[in-house]
Amino acid sequence: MATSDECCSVQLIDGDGSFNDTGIESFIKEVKLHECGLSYAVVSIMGPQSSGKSTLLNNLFYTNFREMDAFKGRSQTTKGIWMAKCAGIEPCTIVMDLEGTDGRERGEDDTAFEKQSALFALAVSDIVLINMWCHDIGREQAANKPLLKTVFQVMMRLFSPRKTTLMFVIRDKTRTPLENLEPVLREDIQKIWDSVPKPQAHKETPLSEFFNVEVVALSSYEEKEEQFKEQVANLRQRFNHSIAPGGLAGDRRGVVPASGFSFSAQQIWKVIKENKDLDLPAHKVMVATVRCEEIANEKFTGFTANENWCLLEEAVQSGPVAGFGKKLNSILCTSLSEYDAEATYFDEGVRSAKRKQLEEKLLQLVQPAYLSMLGHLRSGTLEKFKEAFEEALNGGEGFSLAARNCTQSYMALFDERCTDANVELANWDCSKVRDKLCRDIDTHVASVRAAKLLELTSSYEAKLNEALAGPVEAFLDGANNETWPSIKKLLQRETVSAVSGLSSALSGFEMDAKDKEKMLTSLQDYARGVVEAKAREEAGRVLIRMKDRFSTLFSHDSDSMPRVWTGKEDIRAITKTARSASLKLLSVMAAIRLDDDVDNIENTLTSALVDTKSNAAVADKSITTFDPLASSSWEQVPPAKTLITPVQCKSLWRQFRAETEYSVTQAISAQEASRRNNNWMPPPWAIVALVVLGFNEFMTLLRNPLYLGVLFVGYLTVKALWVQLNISGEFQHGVLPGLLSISTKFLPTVMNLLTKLAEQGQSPATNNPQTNSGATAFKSFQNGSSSSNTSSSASSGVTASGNDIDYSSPPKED
Ligand SMILES: Nc1nc2c(ncn2[C@@H]2O[C@H](COP(=O)(O)OP(=O)(O)OP(=O)(O)O)[C@@H](O)[C@H]2O)c(=O)[nH]1
Repeated sequence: MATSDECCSVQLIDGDGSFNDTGIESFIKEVKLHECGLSYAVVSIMGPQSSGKSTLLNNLFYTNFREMDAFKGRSQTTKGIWMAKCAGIEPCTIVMDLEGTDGRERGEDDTAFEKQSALFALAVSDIVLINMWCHDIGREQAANKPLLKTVFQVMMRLFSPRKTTLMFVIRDKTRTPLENLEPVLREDIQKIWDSVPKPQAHKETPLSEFFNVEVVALSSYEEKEEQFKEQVANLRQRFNHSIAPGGLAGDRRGVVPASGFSFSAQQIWKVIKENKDLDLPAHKVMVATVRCEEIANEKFTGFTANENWCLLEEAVQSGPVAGFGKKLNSILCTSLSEYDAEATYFDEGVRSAKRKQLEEKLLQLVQPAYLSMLGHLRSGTLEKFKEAFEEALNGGEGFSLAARNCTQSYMALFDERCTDANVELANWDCSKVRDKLCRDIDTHVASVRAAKLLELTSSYEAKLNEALAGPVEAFLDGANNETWPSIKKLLQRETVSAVSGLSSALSGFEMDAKDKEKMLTSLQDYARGVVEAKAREEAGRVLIRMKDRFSTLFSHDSDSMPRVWTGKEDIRAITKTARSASLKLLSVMAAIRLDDDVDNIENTLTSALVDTKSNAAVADKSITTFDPLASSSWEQVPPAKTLITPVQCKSLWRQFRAETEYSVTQAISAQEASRRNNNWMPPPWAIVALVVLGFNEFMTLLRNPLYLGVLFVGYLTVKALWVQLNISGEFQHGVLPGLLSISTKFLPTVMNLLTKLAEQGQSPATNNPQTNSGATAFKSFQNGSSSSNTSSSASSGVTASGNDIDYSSPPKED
């Protein structure tokens, strides 16, 4: 059995009307009222001072309100409003002990504590006990009359008041049975109700509309304690399960959830103190709003500190989290469920609105984590797509097919992972991130495609370059009538091969026919461009080529052996042939002939540069003729195909001739020298004349051993000179070193010989005229050789200094 020891009480409102908000908070916590939801009841007691209210409550609910000490006389003990929890009554029942009324009518002062506390009790209580002495029933001046009047008056100030149970507790009942007392009491109550001024809306409203009136009578606690306690125990039974349907509590329309009781009571008292009308429905909404908001804030704060959420948030910063959506959804749902559980008894409209706000706040809080998750999924999927795409391409899969397959499978993977990351509660739209991924994949595919196409075309271009550049150079080097047809054939063959190769390589790209055609045409153009560029490059070296060709033909015989000018060669013919070949090269190099167009470049060049008659005519200034090379373009050849213009040809030819002229001159000189060498013996008549006329000198020489020695030395000298000439092959260049060599080798010997001879002959020979004639002969040989050389070089018949050489007249022989 419950006892008053289990009870705790608190002064809710003190005698000055101050609300003890901290006291009530700790009281509610202590009695765990906030956990009760709507399952609680509030009972108040009001009545005259010292009418045994506290005594009744303590006996009825096992509370421990302070009671007056009977031996100290009757004086006020309860100040303000006290609150305690009834012990042993289900559901949780809170009882309020109000300060007793003083038994006097205090006029219409609405600010009086008596009225305020009565209104407060009516606003928050389900059952209001009105304590009254039995002897006051039916009395005109009864002490409870002003109290009832007050109750009914303040009740009118409640908008939509709840239907409260008014239980009249008759104390110190007499022998008069309750059955007789009750009608009298009800009549009194009705009279008071009727006398209370009512607003228009409630003029005709019966008392029963607002109150359930109950009447109980108790024996005197002081005189018949046993009976009193027995009756109280019976009464106590009625307070058990008072809120059940048909129970003692009223309709409980205005009941606020237990967690909002403290705030609600505080606000009601505040309104009452401000002497304002109390709109209970509005108050209920207000309490619901405040409490729901408080609960929502608590849940939000709790969520931010939730360990699971903190771990999840941290994990998603560094990478994707498997089962992200489910995990987050579960944490969110837990918070919302807690909110629902706590806010469930508050006004539904308010509760839902606040729940929505809480949900929005929570989703707003977690959305960045979700976006991070999507970001990871997007970047991860893109990276994996890149790898898979590269692998597929390396595996030989067609480009477009690989791109399509990889895109499909990785977009499906992304969708799957997005579903995993989806927070059911939020059901956020991830289409923007999906679109971004699509765009990223498309961009990557496009860039790889461009790179692959470039790689392909570059490889075919490189192949073409390799296949064309070298052969074209070789063809142009050996320029002849077949050069351009051969180049054309080569170009066609290589182009067809490259185009077909590229075409089949492009099949995997599933290209638009137009684009493919464009690429193939571009490759064809490239091939042609290679040939043209090579031709232009070679045209830039045409002079060297011409000189090479000239040199090859001029300096080599038909067996490609270096030519030795013996004097029997026809230098004119050889020169002409070599120059014709060079001119041929010039004509071949003058224009690109990859099309079937015919031109007359060769004829023009031949007639303008080689043809003897034409040249003679041009040389003859008196005859005015049209120069076919005085033009910057060829007839029938478009400028784009021109490699060397007519004017350039003319200039090149002039330069070519000037630069090859020296070779011809050298050849002629060599030929002259060769001829001279072959005809060194004087004519027979000269020999006969020499013998006849020089017989005496000859004999003198033979008779004198000194002369003979001088002659011998002279012979040796001449012989050495001759040998030297033959070795050098060039008279002008070889004579000086020959002489030096001779003088170095033979002069000491000669001098030694002469010294010995002089010694032997004791110097008669130094004054001998024959000796002088021998020296003269030596000198004359030297001069003769010299003059012979001079005349040989002067008599070549070729003017080396001139650029224009007339090859129509043969070089003059000496
Ligand atoms: N005659 C009579 N006296 C009673 C009864 N119950 C209590 N008393 C006495 O009345 C006196 C006042 O009792 P309380 O319970 O303090 O009365 P109260 O109404 O709470 O007093 P306040 O809080 O000061 O208004 C005490 O001396 C009680 O012994 C009763 O049933 N009959």
